Amino acid sequence: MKTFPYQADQNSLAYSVGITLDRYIKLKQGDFPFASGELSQLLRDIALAAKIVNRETNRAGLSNIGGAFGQTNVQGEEQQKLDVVANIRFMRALSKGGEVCAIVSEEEDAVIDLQNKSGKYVVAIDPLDGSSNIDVNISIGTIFSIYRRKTPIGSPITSEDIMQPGSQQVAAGYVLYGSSTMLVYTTGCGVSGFTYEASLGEFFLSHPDIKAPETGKIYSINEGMELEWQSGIKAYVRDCKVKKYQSRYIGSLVADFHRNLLKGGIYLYPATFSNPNGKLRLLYEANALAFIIEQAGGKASDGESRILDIQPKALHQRTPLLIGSKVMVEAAEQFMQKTESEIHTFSR
Ligand SMILES: O=P(O)(O)OC[C@H]1O[C@](O)(COP(=O)(O)O)[C@@H](O)[C@@H]1O
Ligand SMILES: [Mg+2]
Ligand SMILES: [Mg+2]
Repeated sequence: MKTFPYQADQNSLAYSVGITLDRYIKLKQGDFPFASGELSQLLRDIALAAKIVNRETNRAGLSNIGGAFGQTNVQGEEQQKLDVVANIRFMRALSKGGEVCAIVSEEEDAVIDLQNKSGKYVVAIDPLDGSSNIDVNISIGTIFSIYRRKTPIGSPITSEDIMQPGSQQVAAGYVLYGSSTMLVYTTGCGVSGFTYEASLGEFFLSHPDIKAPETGKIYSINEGMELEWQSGIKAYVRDCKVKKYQSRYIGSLVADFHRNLLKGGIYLYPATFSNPNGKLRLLYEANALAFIIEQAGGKASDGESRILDIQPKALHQRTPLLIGSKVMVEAAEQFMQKTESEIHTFSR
């Protein structure tokens, strides 16, 4: 009697393309002997909200949720209606799910304390990433970081629970609403990607155990800011051009990151004279992607320090970000550490 190949080995089942996200989460829970299922449930809650936001993004042009919301967020940025819709959808899923005690969101000035006496986890989230691309049908995303609270369950939330360095993340991921919708995440045991099959309402494993190529030929940076870059960044980008690397910049962090994760490349959003700390936010943009890229064998820094080692001091603090293939990020760091005169000698 022939047996179906996959039955043979439970462990390989987890990596067989086509397995559903729910089943994969259940199987991977086995990797954590003390797991009690709360984190698994939280990941499922996030996936559910992602399906709803996916539906909203797909029909943004048809419904009246395109365009500006008419308010600015704590960053002083004009909120898009979809920023607000996505924020509400994730807030609802995270609070109803019951596993979360506090949320940090790009769209909320302060920490959302869910007053949940049994909630073990803190979530930092960028509900809608790439807002400038919403109305022009270009890929956008969601970014999330998950931490275990530090103070005893049921006690008041303190800054100790919120201001944790990225190295304390227990899970992180992003959703990419693009030509296909994908969810990519890590719990510290590698990175896997799932593609959404809307007709079945399921995410299926499509990219098991993603590894970032050691190096690549793609660099992603907003060249419109060149006049504001420090000389090390100018020299690095010039070196990329000398080496005939491809310039690719979508303007949605999740989409630029995802491409470079799969193909090899570097994304840079450096400090500029007008934004001395760069533009991207440490708690709900940089930390999550840094955890993923390191789990995939790549690197993330602010040009000097490892992103995951940065101790947060403010909810919406920004950080310069160099992220992607290890060899390329190290090369960019070396250019940033070169002195003006060294750069002058180099670029002659
Ligand atoms: O327009 P710029 O300055 O190049 O900035 C683009 C960057 O800003 C962002 O849109 C910031 O994220 P939000 O859209 O979540 O605010 C990133 O996705 C993107 O990489
Ligand atoms: Mg963002
Ligand atoms: Mg955003």
